[in-house]
Amino acid sequence: MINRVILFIIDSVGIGALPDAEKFGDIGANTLGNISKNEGDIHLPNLRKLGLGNIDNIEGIQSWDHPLGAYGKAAEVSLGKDTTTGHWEISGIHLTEPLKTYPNGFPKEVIEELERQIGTRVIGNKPASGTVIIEELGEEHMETGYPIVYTSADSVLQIAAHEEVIPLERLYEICRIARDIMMGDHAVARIIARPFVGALGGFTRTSNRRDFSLNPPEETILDIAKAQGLDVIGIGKIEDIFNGQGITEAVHTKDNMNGVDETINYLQKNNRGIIFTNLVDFDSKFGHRRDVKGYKNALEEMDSRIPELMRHLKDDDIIIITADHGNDPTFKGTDHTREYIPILIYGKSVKNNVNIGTRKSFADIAATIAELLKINSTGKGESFKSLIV
Ligand SMILES: O=P(O)(O)O[C@H]1O[C@H](CO)[C@@H](O)[C@H]1O
Ligand SMILES: [Mn+2]
Ligand SMILES: [Mn+2]
Repeated sequence: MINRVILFIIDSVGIGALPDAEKFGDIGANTLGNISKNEGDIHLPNLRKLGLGNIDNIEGIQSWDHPLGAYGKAAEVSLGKDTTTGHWEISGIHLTEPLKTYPNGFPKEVIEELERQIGTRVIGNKPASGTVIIEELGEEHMETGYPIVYTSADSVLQIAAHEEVIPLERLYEICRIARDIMMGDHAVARIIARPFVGALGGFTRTSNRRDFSLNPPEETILDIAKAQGLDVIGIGKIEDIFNGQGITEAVHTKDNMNGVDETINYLQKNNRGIIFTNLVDFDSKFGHRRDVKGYKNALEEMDSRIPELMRHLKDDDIIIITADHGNDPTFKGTDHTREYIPILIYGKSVKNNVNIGTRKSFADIAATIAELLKINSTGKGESFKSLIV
């Protein structure tokens, strides 16, 4: 009997382009493989012990002789490569319609309605890197007080403002207004408040970022677990990604190491169900910034905490370490990349050295969790439980 599943997302750690990567402009992307190619061996002994290097056709990571865990990889069915789509699919949803994106900026009627409701103009309105656009438009923003609106390849409308020009509460209010406008035909996955501080030439974003998300369109494994009276604990940005749906308790974190600390904290408590952690720094601090060295160091830093996580697992716990999409820091542009995700499974009851192969959907994870916790599945994905326990 399994008491808890720890679903541990290393945000953006893809392991190679998916067969349909061409549709996304991502042929040749390989987050882990290309970091290793560029930077030399990544020192990940603990993930390797679990079987990371034994995954079919993985590049840049050496195999381990007799891994302690089960291992494999999964393709994404949903037509997207963003965090929301990835996490929703892991939780048992297939999005048949991609979430709305705006590669040429938002339509005039949307911007005009936003300007009307907030009572000022907005500037920007194009896809951009968040750190670049505040350098580009920060001065104009400081002089005029106009919020900076931008997007990316993801389904997002982001609003950047200096904390001393637009107070945080007002920025959040503006985001709520944008959220109301961006429903229906323009239902982007997230409206994101992007506050920053500092002076011209040295602007920095603060941790007061806030996401205003859509509800998942269908029931997820989190909803099903919650309805059965189980605990569903969201650590990091999980609560935002699901707009609180199916979550019984949540804690936000300030960085990767804090995310590991909180996971260990909840492992020591008396709970039953799902502990769902997202470590976002890989994506936001290194992947989008195309910082290859930083990405490698962050991976090694996290790997060094794996033994501690393993030590805190109880006999009836299972940890699933995986990702939500790629974000190859060696690749063109600054966006996510359409990739396979790695899957590593470990626990006292998990068989050693089992290859679960290449799964057709991230939702196989949700189906497996359902079977492990003996709850209904969402009907999407195929369980690999019988292979691993
Ligand atoms: O460049 P920044 O603002 O960090 O944006 C990144 O963060 C957003 C949310 O994950 C995505 O749109 C991505 O492009
Ligand atoms: Mn992500
Ligand atoms: Mn991202």
